Amino acid sequence: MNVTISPSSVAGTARAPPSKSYTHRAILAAGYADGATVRDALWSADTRATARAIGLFGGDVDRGDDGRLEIDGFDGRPDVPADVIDCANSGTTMRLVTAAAALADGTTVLTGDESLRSRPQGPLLEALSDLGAAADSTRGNGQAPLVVTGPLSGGEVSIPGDVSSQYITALLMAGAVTDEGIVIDLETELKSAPYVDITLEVLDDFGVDARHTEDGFAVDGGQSYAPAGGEYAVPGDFSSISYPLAAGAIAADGEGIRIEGAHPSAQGDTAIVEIVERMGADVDWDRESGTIDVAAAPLAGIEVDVEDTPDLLPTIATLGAVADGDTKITNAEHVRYKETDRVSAMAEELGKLGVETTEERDSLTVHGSDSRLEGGTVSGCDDHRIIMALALAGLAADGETTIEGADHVDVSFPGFFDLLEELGVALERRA
Ligand SMILES: O=C(O)C1=C[C@@H](OP(=O)(O)O)[C@@H](O)[C@H](O)C1
Ligand SMILES: C=C(OP(=O)(O)O)C(=O)O
Repeated sequence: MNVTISPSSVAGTARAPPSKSYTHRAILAAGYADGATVRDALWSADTRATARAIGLFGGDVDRGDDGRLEIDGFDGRPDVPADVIDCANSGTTMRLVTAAAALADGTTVLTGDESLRSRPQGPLLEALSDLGAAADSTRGNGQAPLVVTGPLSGGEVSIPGDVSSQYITALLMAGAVTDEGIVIDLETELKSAPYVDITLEVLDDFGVDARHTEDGFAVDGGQSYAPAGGEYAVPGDFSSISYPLAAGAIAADGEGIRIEGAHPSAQGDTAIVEIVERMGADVDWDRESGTIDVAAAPLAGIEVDVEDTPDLLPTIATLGAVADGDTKITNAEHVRYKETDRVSAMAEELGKLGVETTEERDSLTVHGSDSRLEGGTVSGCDDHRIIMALALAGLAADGETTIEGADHVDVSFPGFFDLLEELGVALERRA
């Protein structure tokens, strides 16, 4: 699908979609448990991939009309899957499910789409091998397809922290049901650290104890997963909230827009509220009611460190394109290991719209003042966040912006274009 956006102003109310990160963890935690009900879950291409894995491990995920997931767990160690696990486009699924598969007494094969088959899995494979399983890349390049043979016994392992925090999440979640537990020593500084905090929070909510240590993290073995009251509720997603929030900052009419479902949680991406405010937008976040009101204002470039918040880079780059002055996004090397290399992708696609950027290995500077945001045709790069960020640019461009391959929003925000239309954006979809 191609989507053409006409320059538009926005008004009205947007409901935040449920958090993708919490949903993945809650589905898997319910799988490790005897089962659970997960309320307000995100049902997107990525979370469906995790749900499919639960089915192949001997559990079941049933989605009711009200969006609740009724999950039968595999209760501890998973069965050996009767088929290959297809993680589609989802890095979180591949990392978390690979460690779960290593608990099974047999062999599991995992694969994914072309993008996922190019992302780094080597450090996780090495860690699982050090902890008693056999874990390999079929091509010997540290990328999927992966072949994992358990069972994983546990122990102490060291792993880099600057490639993906999902390795840590994967080991902590699986470690709780090993015999020995897992002690993780970080070889390099942890990036995307708030995602491990989300994991610790979900583990705690499922009655599992895991902790920070001086050198990293640790989880004791022999634990059981069980959420209090058998139910778990997923909070709103602040990476997804970044798009309507930025849309409001860029293009809200006089009244501004309101975002609902924005309660505080462990998500590092709540930083987007302060970033948009620092750029000059008029933002009011009522944490109690979970509402954010945003009104547009002339934006000014700022410096933003995305060490903790890699998924915000595309949104911030677009904000920088409409702002006056330079927006420098630093500490961004790990943003290159996502569905696509998002540092290069944003530089290249914004460039097609007349935006000047300077790219370095770990930073992207967007020269707002030197840019004249024009309409044009851009590639969505088969990456949900690039597509949504480019759609924001289309609101303020001088002319129509066509985004090719826009279907991928289904990965994290299936109703994204419907929401833009509800907010008053003039857009056209073509098959
Ligand atoms: O654990 C998670 O839910 C995620 C962790 C982050 O990845 P990295 O830890 O690989 O940076 C983030 O980019 C991704 O969208 C979701
Ligand atoms: C990088 C992302 O997710 P994942 O790593 O799960 O593919 C994302 O949602 O931006």
